[in-house]
Amino acid sequence: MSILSRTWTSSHPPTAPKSTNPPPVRFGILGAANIAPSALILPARSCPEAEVTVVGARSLEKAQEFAKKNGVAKAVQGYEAVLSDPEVDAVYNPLPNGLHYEWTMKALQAGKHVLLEKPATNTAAESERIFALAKEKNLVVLEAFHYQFHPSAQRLKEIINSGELGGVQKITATLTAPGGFIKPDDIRFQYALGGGSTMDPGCYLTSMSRFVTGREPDSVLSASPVFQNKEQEPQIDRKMEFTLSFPALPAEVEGPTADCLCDLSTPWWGPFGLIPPMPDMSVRVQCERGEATLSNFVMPSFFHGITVSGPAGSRTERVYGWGKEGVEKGWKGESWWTTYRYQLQAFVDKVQGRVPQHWISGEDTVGNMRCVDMVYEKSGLGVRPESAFKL
Ligand SMILES: NC(=O)C1=CN([C@@H]2O[C@H](COP(=O)(O)OP(=O)(O)OC[C@H]3O[C@@H](n4cnc5c(N)ncnc54)[C@H](OP(=O)(O)O)[C@@H]3O)[C@@H](O)[C@H]2O)C=CC1
Ligand SMILES: O=C1OC[C@@H](O)[C@H](O)[C@H]1O
Repeated sequence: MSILSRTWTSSHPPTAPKSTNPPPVRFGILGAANIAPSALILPARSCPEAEVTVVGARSLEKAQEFAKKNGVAKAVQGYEAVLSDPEVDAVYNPLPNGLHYEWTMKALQAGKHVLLEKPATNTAAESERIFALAKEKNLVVLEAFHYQFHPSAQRLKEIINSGELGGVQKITATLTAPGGFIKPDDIRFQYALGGGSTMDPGCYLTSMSRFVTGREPDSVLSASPVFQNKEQEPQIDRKMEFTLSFPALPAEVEGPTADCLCDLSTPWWGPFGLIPPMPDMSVRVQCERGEATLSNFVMPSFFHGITVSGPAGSRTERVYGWGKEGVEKGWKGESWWTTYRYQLQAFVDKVQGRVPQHWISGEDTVGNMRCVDMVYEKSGLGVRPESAFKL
């Protein structure tokens, strides 16, 4: 499929008839968030096992406008109304990071499964409490690290795990966005709402570094913030450069390191700042006998490449679906499926008792939040504020 038809089909997916036995998982959305159409509403359209039944927003008018625009049948005022809706089996929580904990805990108390936006919470301790409650209630919670569900990220990990390139020595992970797209009053720049560059693009880099190494970092060697507006928000990083250090395996002399760079607003350059910087969403894995780089790991369904150079020479792989082996295993997917569509399939499979193709466990989520906490502690900015919500 060409890039044009792939992009067109992912943004205009076919409408699948809904399953009857079992019936689809019915989703309620908390907030008329910008990300909700891409992350859930469009993916649900082509997913027989998912249906979006209701959206709730702080103002009823906003919820109604969002519902009309996105084809959601019901709009309600407030998030409690979503949680008490008997036509909701699972909640999608794309609230500001600082509200993830409170509303995920309330959703679990209300007996709903939760698809929870990244980063799961403000602190590792909050994530631990969420997964303890989910276990007690026998409910599913998934932190929406959508990139991991796409075949391209899994192929990168498979190449590393195959041993073709030898042990991992150094990771370079970057996620930057050109300045001007994220406005100064965005949730990402508000400490009280769990903002910060490390919380937003940065949490992908901690996640990706841990995903590729399969290890938890034992320390953060350095973490240098650039502030968005130091006077107004002295704990908000617009940009963070940090280096993680991972423990060595028994056969290794030294463990790998990960150099990470996240920036919510990369300055434009050239004469009078007229030239926008290209977004960088790449991960490079340098190993004993070669290296592999995955470009655009956040939106790979649009376009990506895995460039591998090692003892067998150099090659570029593009992975838009499962290979023969995956298809034989019954894994679902189409070349136009976005990361979010793959993620939704895994979520509904888990909720309906099937084995998902991939999963992110509670331990994994807690490990990632611990890593984000460690970066903030090393930077001197301090971890994000714990929620005042008590169960
Ligand atoms: N997986 C991915 O690719 C992406 C994930 N995200 C994550 O999704 C979440 C939302 O991001 P995004 O959609 O960009 O954010 P938005 O600002 O568009 O949405 C946040 C929603 O939170 C609600 N809200 C509740 N309280 C507040 C408050 N005090 N201030 C502001 N908003 C409030 C608003 O809902 P209401 O409608 O009720 O007013 C709003 O719609 C974040 O956790 C972010 O990290 C974001 C982008 C991409
Ligand atoms: O989840 C996200 O994906 C890409 C980022 O640039 C964005 O700010 C973030 O919220």
